[in-house]
Amino acid sequence: MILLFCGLSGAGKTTLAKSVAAELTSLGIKIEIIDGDEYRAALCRDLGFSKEDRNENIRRLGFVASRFSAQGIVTIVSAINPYDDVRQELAEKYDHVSIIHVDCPVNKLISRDTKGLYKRALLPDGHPDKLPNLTGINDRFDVPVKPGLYIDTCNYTIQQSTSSLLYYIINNLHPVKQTNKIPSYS
Ligand SMILES: Nc1ncnc2c1ncn2[C@@H]1O[C@H](COP(=O)(O)OS(=O)(=O)O)[C@@H](OP(=O)(O)O)[C@H]1O
Ligand SMILES: Nc1ncnc2c1ncn2[C@@H]1O[C@H](COP(=O)(O)OP(=O)(O)O)[C@@H](O)[C@H]1O
Repeated sequence: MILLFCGLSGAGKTTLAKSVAAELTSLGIKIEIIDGDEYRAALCRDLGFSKEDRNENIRRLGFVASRFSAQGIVTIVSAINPYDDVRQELAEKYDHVSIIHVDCPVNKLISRDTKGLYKRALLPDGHPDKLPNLTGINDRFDVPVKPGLYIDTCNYTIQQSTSSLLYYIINNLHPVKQTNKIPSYS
């Protein structure tokens, strides 16, 4: 199963991916997190934040996710994933894809601003430190119309958000397809 997170920077994607991973691991369920920030530092170093580059980023993460998922590993793609077209593309291309909207109003994110990105995006035009293309400020985010799960991280605690995600995963687990029979030597 592939959980395709989408949500603005600071909405809680990484926090929830890690907390649900800890819960699943304690239940003996295998989980892999494919984190946008980490993969941008490794597999996707050539990509920026244009629409084309973001979609290419998501396609690469989706491909890697499909390999883990095919082995029966619950796989979270934790990225902003702002565009509906590429989300739908992956949902059609791979089995058992769920879109999970991790949501928080932008005003709250501006006050959280854990990485200082919002402050930089809100600088006046022409300022040398201004960050262009920050999703939710000066770049588009397509709100998913019918996500598999909606998580409101503004009005619910980390524990409550983790529980709703855990419940969703457990209720949607798929058994791994066995293509080869185990040989019998008796
Ligand atoms: N302009 C701009 N817009 C959005 N994000 C920016 C930008 N510049 C840098 N960052 C940092 O990159 C992280 C987002 O990478 P993603 O791979 O998740 O983005 S995307 O899905 O391809 O849109 C994002 O990580 P998160 O904060 O964890 O979401 C930021 O740390
Ligand atoms: N319900 C919640 N779920 C997730 N994070 C929350 C929640 N409430 C507050 N937070 C805080 O919001 C911040 C989210 O940061 P992070 O997980 O790095 O976001 P993202 O990966 O989406 O950029 C963290 O500081 C976290 O403690």
